[in-house]
Amino acid sequence: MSFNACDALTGVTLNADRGEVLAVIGPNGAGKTTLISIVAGLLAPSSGCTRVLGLDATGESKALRGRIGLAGQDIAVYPAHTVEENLRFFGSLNGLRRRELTGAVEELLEVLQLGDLRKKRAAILSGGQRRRLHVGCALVYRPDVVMLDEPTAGADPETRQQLLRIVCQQASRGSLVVYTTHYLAEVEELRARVAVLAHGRIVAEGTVDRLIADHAASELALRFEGALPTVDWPGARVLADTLLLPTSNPTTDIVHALEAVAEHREQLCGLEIIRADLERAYFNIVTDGGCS
Ligand SMILES: Nc1ncnc2c1ncn2[C@@H]1O[C@H](COP(=O)(O)OP(=O)(O)OP(=O)(O)O)[C@@H](O)[C@H]1O
Repeated sequence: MSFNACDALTGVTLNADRGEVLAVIGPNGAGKTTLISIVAGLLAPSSGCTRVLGLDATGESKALRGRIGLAGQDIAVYPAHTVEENLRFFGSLNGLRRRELTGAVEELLEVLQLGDLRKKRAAILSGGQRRRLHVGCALVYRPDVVMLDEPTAGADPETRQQLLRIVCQQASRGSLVVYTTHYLAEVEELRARVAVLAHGRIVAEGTVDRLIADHAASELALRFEGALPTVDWPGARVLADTLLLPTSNPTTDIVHALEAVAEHREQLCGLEIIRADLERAYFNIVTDGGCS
């Protein structure tokens, strides 16, 4: 995908199935929103094709209407309409009628904890409340594919938990959820399959566990008072007053680490296991281009 001869996405191939959460992560400008916009049929790729539910996302976008729910990065609700009117509008626009529409709206008002605000105009909602409504408008017609571009940006911890619960619920009902975020703890919590984008390319893909196993090591952090000992330990590094020792088996290696610094035991004032996590793997992936 090119904008004014600059490539925003190059050679991206991604497959995802209904019932799963695919988290697309990557630095600012990596191409996440561009990718989502192409899948949603809002942008036509300069070359290649995108098939969604067996249909061409660009050429057959009309047939896909109502089957794809998109909550983009910018909040798009009608400020002069109430919370309930917004949900009803997006539901009916995408084919829901009467009982089905009422059922879907009531369910979302409850799940999104917007019930008490149903008669309030969207204009007077707080930022987090408005974001919940924005996500609700993409879900109300129960689409098969749900795309959420940074749905938790600016949300408080409670709102974030609600939104994560909804994402899991959508996937368990059989929708494919494509989710972008800069909060990697959310991706771990969702146990999502992950695609890491950098400079418009997929540089890593897999489950959270796979990415951590392939791209991050746990470390033993040994903090000293005074001079740090020199140890014979592959990949050992120093950070201020702390010696960091990579390990694939922290509980066993603690014993070896203590043996390695035995002569400096008196100066040892702290020992901590820093577990490998997605954030660590992510940094390694985006700084070395995905090579483990
Ligand atoms: N309409 C456009 N015209 C020109 N360039 C664009 C346009 N939309 C996006 N780009 C460029 O494409 C690249 C990818 O942008 P995109 O918004 O997809 O990134 P992103 O990964 O979603 O970033 P962020 O995390 O900051 O939201 C950027 O370099 C951006 O400047």
